[in-house]
Amino acid sequence: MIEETSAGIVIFRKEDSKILFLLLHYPTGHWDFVKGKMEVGETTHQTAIRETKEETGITDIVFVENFEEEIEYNFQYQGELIHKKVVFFLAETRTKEVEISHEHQNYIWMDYNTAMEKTTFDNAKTVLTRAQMLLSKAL
Ligand SMILES: Nc1ncnc2c1ncn2[C@@H]1O[C@H](COP(=O)(O)OP(=O)(O)OP(=O)(O)OP(=O)(O)OC[C@H]2O[C@@H](n3cnc4c(N)ncnc43)[C@H](O)[C@@H]2O)[C@@H](O)[C@H]1O
Repeated sequence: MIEETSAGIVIFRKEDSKILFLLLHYPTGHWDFVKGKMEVGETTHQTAIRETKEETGITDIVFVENFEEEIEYNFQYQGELIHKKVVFFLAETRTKEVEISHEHQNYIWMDYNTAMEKTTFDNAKTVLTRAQMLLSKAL
């Protein structure tokens, strides 16, 4: 089994009194947060910032302290079984227009309830719920 680690960010922005979360449509069909594989020598924060810039063009991110959630899953890629860990942070942006890269098919900003329906995998829904709980205490 091949071990992989990715890092990403649950990105949100405020619109009027609402918090909107950013989801990307991955080419394999799922809707998920911004993330990508770690490169040699990077910290998880550095990977998350780099992938956010590459995949969305967003650079004005402000991290929310005390949020770091890890999920794990297995999948097949080119005949190999991959065990992947993904670390997610939480951060705010003021950017509304997203410039998605060739690695994704679409993006959407959604409030918590609609994002919970749109997010494909249960482990990502758990991350989203933890983000929402922290934000509803902090904001
Ligand atoms: N192992 C590999 N080695 C080298 N290059 C690779 C590679 N895998 C993909 N690539 C290529 O590298 C590029 C992406 O690089 P990155 O952008 O760096 O990678 P990533 O977002 O972390 O993941 P990726 O999009 O690959 O897959 P994901 O885990 O979401 O989704 C992967 C599978 O897991 C499933 N999945 C995703 N999230 C899940 C979750 N939360 N729970 C359970 N299953 C999940 C998906 O349905 C899908 O089947 C792609 O262009 C791709 O062609």
